[in-house]
Formats: sequence, structure tokens, C-alpha cells
Amino acid sequence: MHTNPKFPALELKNLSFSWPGQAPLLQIPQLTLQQGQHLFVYGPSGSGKTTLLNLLCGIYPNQQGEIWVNGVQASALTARKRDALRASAIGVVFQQLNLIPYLTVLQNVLLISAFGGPKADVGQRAGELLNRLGLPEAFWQKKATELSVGQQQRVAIARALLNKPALLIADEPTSALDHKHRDAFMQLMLTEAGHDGTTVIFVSHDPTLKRHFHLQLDMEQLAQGVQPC
Ligand SMILES: Nc1ncnc2c1ncn2[C@@H]1O[C@H](COP(=O)(O)OP(=O)(O)OP(=O)(O)O)[C@@H](O)[C@H]1O
Repeated sequence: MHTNPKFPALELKNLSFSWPGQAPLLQIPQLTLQQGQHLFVYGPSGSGKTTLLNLLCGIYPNQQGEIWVNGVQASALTARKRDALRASAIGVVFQQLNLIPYLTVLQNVLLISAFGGPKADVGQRAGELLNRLGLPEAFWQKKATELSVGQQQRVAIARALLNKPALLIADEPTSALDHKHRDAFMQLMLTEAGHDGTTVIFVSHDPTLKRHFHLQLDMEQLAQGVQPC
């Protein structure tokens, strides 16, 4: 795994972000997430959750303050190096899932290994992950579009965890599910992340999901520098 046990999985220091011509959207004095911790972040629509996650995973360049991932100051890296860090140390599951429709289930999961992570036994790990997530071999050659939304979400989780990332970042991947499937999905995702000690930060506007997490904060608490505990 790409974790370094000496460092927190995620650390933010005086982070601030504004969209052009707008008041600051995010101002986070300090946030520290230790390795293996699972944090739920609640915020209403428009409070900046997606913007925050895009900053954390290096898709948006940082404007002010510092973002540390697994002991590396991500906010000091070039865009190319942030991409490399994301590929090796961060798994991402967004609302849109971003599966490639014309690729099979297995190809979608394995795609991520082309960008980073250990190459050995990657096929075996993909199979193990898919099996544990309730997608046995009969599904592996199906196109992503032939699956239900719930099945596609499990493929997206397998892809995000393939490289055993230090940090899993999830942006409401459950929004299309009913309550029963949502709960089952949350359990699966967190159990799988727990297998490898992956740290999780999960954002949602649905406060009922917080019961799945041992740590919870809302966007206002983040802005006040409240630490997860
Ligand atoms: N590319 C952009 N350019 C300018 N403003 C943006 C951009 N993306 C988001 N915003 C603004 O930033 C604010 C926060 O948006 P963001 O998507 O981060 O919120 P959110 O909490 O994830 O909302 P939701 O729960 O609805 O997904 C909104 O006011 C939005 O209009």
C-alpha cells in the first residue's frame, strides 16, 4: 500500500478557495485525518463539498494554504505530479461514477492500474475485489452499461480501491439508490476500505448517511477548524 504510517492520511492547513468574482467558498484552518479513519462530511447543496473534494484530489489547483496527502505536500506539486499522486495514493468515486460504457466490468476496474499502483497480481486483486463486492465472474465480461446503477457503483468502488490507495474520496455515489441498497452499498464500501486500512472522506447532503461513520463533521465545523473526534 502507498501509506506512510508516520504521517496522517490527510492534512489541511489554512486552506482557502474562491471562485472568480465570488466571496471565499472554503476556509478551513486545520483538518487532520489519521490513517484508517472514516470521515463523513455533511453540507447542504452549494456549500462547497464537491469543490473541496476536487481540491483534495488535485483536480483543481490549490489557491491558498496547504494540502498534505500521506506525507506529501500535494498543494506544492505541478498538475502532472498531482495527477501522479492521485493515481498512486487516492481513490475517487464521484456522483457520475465515470465508468467507460464500451469497456467491460473487468476492463473498467483494471484501467486504473495503467496510471499507478503495483502491477503484480493486479488481475487477481481485481477479481477478488469484484467477488467481495458481489460481482462474481459472470459479470466481468459484461459492458458497464449492461449493469444496474447499484452494480455500476460497486464497479466504481472496485476501481477506486484497486491500487490500495491511502485515501478514498467519495462524493455522494449513493444518490441514485433507494434506502435499502444505499445502506448495503455504504457497508460494502467501508468494509472494503477497511480491509487495507484505507482512509475515507465521504461527502453528502444526506445527513442520514452519517450513522455509517465513526467520525462526522459538517461544512460549518470544517470552517471553524473543528477536528474529527
Ligand atoms: N466551475 C465553477 N465555476 C464557478 N462557480 C462554481 C463552479 N463550480 C461550483 N461553483 C460554485 O461553488 C459553490 C459550491 O458548489 P459545489 O458543487 O462545490 O457545492 P456542493 O456542496 O457539492 O453542492 P451539491 O450538494 O449540490 O453537489 C456553488 O455556489 C457553485 O455555484
